[in-house]
Amino acid sequence: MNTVELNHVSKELKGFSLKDLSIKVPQGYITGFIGPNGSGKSTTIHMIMDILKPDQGEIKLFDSPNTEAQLKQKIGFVYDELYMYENFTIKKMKAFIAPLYDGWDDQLFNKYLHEFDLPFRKKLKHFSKGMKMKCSLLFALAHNPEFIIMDEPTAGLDPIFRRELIDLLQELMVDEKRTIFFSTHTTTDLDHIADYIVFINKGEIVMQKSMADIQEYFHIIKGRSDMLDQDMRSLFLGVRETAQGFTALLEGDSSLFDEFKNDVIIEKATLEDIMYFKTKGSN
Ligand SMILES: Nc1ncnc2c1ncn2[C@@H]1O[C@H](COP(=O)(O)OP(=O)(O)OP(=O)(O)O)[C@@H](O)[C@H]1O
Repeated sequence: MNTVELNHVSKELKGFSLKDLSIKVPQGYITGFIGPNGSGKSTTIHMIMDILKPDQGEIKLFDSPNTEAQLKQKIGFVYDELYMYENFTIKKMKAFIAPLYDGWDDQLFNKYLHEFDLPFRKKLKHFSKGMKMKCSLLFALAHNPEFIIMDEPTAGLDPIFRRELIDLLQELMVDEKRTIFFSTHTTTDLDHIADYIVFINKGEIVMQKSMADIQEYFHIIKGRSDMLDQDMRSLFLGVRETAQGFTALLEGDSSLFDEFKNDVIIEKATLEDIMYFKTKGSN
């Protein structure tokens, strides 16, 4: 079962378009949504949340059209910016938001309020960027959502809280029905916790795979420039050459390079390597 499904979704904006996006976010797993600046991550998330309408295609949440208002009960949504009244305090916001959710859990709210070290009676306009992000998380999590969708949740967070957040997301997954989908620039956030990756560039899906497949099939090959003939070059998804030699991304079986094993270095590719070569270092 998929918690989210986008089928052939397109959207035309001024000077930018999302083209024929088909995305599946499987239930019970963490899916990371990656891509360079301006590739369309926020726009896609806004369409999933029905803040923006697609021009074409369909979007389903829990197997229903994403336009059904009742679905919001099951979703915790974290924006990259806090769309809340700057003059409100957390106390006032709680009075406003809690009654909207059947699953609101005061105990859970107080637990995260304490864990995130947030002031209950301070106006939001005096919050730092990281505090605003934590506040957004607090309200997203306090109604025990089945689906957590976040746009850049680690942006503006210090490395300590960032790590705590990643741990928290992992803890939330003990509920087997729960699904998490989040965008990030920081691919290291995903290395340990993501089960699936969706990679978007210039409004198009470039890759959609499980982390297990990515770890098994993507390699970085490093060698001397004189080895890099046309045949070898054609095997790579991207190549970067420097005075020291070449570094290239290979998708597929690295045993192809067994005959060169004394002359090349073969390493597992990181998500950052894949993103780099599939955008900048394209062959
Ligand atoms: N409402 C809008 N009207 C016109 N253009 C828009 C609108 N919203 C976004 N865009 C454009 O769509 C493109 C994709 O933006 P989007 O914010 O979705 O990318 P992103 O992948 O989330 O980027 P970042 O990682 O920098 O946050 C950008 O060129 C942006 O200027």
